[in-house]
Amino acid sequence: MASPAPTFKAFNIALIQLGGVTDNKTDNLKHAHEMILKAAAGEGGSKPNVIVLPECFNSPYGHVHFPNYAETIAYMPNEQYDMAKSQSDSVKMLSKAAQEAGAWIIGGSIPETDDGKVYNTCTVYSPKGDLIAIHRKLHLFDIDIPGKIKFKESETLTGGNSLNFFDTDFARIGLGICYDIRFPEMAMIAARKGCHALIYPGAFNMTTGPLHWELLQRARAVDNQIYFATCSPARDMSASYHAWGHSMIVDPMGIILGEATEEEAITHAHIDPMAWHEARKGIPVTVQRRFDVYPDVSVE
Ligand SMILES: NC(=O)CCC(=O)C(=O)O
Repeated sequence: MASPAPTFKAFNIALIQLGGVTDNKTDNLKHAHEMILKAAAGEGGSKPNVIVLPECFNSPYGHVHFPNYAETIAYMPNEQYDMAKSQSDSVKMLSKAAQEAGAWIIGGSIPETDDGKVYNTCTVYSPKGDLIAIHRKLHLFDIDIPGKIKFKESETLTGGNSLNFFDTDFARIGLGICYDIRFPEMAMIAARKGCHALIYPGAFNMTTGPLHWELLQRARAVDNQIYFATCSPARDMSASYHAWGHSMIVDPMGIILGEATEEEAITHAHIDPMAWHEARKGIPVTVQRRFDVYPDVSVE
């Protein structure tokens, strides 16, 4: 059983659609750090409580790159993470940036190595800089649409094996990464465990992006009457993978509160608990489910 969720209070979010990711990790971390501080200063919006980075923000996106860029994080759930002993440059940068920003950071994702395996991992930091949660992408992006796109993360990556959320003093936030959005059970379980918002760093492509990126987010938001946000890299036509961009935040009625184009941008939005309460009061599906006919997939 999940512990009771915190009371949902208003908060501000900033999605950093990061551009200029190169094959130089040091440069990528420096640029991400600068952009976090820009977002934290409220550039283009309000000062955020939560700052989000894209999937694979410290390395080019591609299965051949993941093992070369992978870092050891050594996070143990339910144990205090010792930042002084961290071997991960990305984790150390994000921890420092969270303290400087005075905000929660959902650190997109980075390739992580553990026990000879490589994962696509999202790390989360409190405003004090503590690493308080991770999510390893559960569903690997293995697709083959002839003539359009073929991608096989499982060539080098292993899928995670847990569903993950974390509590702040204003909301319970669930985590996923990109392709995870296609598996509605994951979002459904998170929502029924009390998540008010789901945040998925992601990098859809030029074939499925125009068709499914917005559709899936709005569907997950409306199905579960929650806020749903994604954060993509900016599109770089000189890279081997062309990200769709369009980082987005959707409210529980499916209304898009903010959306980037394909360029580098910081998208701000205000998350209002009233919209969450009103959606659930007006369309009371959360109390109309027929668990006498079909099972509640969120029950452990
Ligand atoms: N990085 C990803 O998981 C991409 C997922 C994607 O593009 C899709 O269509 O799904």
